[in-house]
Amino acid sequence: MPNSTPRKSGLFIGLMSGTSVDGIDAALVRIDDESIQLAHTYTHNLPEQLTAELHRLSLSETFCVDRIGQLHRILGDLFAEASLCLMQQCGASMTEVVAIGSHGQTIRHRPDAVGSAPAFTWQIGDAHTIAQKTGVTTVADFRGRDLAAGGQAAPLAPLFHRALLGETQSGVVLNIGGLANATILNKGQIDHGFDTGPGNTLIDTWCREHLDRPFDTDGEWARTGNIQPALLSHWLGDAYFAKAPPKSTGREYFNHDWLVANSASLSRYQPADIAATLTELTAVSCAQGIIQNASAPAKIYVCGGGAHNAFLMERIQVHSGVYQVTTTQELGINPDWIEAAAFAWLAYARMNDQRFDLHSTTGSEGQVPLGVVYPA
Ligand SMILES: Nc1ncnc2c1ncn2[C@@H]1O[C@H](COP(=O)(O)OP(=O)(O)OP(=O)(O)O)[C@@H](O)[C@H]1O
Ligand SMILES: CC(=O)N[C@H]1[C@@H]2OC[C@@H](O2)[C@@H](O)[C@@H]1O[C@H](C)C(=O)O
Repeated sequence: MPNSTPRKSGLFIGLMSGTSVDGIDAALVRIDDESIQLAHTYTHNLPEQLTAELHRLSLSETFCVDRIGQLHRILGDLFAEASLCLMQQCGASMTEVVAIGSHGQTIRHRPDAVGSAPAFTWQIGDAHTIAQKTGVTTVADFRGRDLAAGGQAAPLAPLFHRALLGETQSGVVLNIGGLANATILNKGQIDHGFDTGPGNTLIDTWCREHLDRPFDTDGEWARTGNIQPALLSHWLGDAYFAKAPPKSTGREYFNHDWLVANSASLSRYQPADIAATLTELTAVSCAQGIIQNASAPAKIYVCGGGAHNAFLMERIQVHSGVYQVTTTQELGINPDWIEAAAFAWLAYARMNDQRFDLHSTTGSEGQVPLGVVYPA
């Protein structure tokens, strides 16, 4: 007998707070089996102190369990507020929204077991609180099951990138957030989806330290510097770049300590030269990661905050040769909203009991359901 249960489609909210911890992105997305349309967007600012604390939390070896518990609840409240503000702004009621997909805030990502210590990944932001405060069914904890099935638990957005490009198309989607990840699509199949390495995080760290600014606006500072070839090749010698996919990483690896530990003496260089060389590191590692893993040249659709860095985009094009570099705007979705929209779409998939084969992305085995449902 054919399954007559109607698919759950309509309005979904995606919530994303990424590794840059620059605010909660909330996207209202209309989704059905034929189309994905971004209906409304809203960014909920995080108090500066909280951003600083979350940055520290994601790096610190020791942190008070009580405080992690409190931050879990504080973020749950903020994610709920972000959803409520979004709904209020566009006049959507809680009964119209099918579900919220909340990624949470990653505070640690250790996707590889070390000896007898198991792999783990940890996102906080209490989904019970989100469901309770919004009255909307919430899907969260998207990564845990993939890890349990032997996968890296990241990246997950490649599934959404495939849905965006369509069943038959080829192309590469390159997300440049704090970290960067690439999805290589070959006639509708995901050939590979993996983290290429640092996106903006090292550039941001350097900017905060030397300009007291959160990022290098449009790459203007880096453009004034000179790329230092010896330093660049030293950085590119890191084993992560040579590793074959599946692979994923985080700010617990590519951070200020990495920069210092991997550079004989940064004080030998002008700060602007380091900014230029860090931008080049992101550009080269993204381009090489793609070229080494793609079976044929294709268009590269960039998304994430890095798409605003004009200097970085130029350098990616230089290193990508015949691959034409553009943004996901060409696919009809603003590059700033791809990740939040991805979690709306993953909530849609979960609400319709979809499972995924993520073998070519995270390396997990079997058909994996992504996300846990917290009923309204
Ligand atoms: N105009 C701009 N010029 C240069 N860089 C920019 C600009 N706007 C945003 N960015 C960069 O984009 C970053 C934010 O990107 P995004 O919001 O995609 O990151 P994220 O979602 O936190 O990261 P991730 O994808 O790793 O989880 C900022 O920290 C900054 O480095
Ligand atoms: C563990 C974690 O939060 N990883 C993020 C991070 O930010 C970019 C990159 O590293 C990617 O692997 C992932 O996010 C996106 C949304 C993903 O899973 O596809």
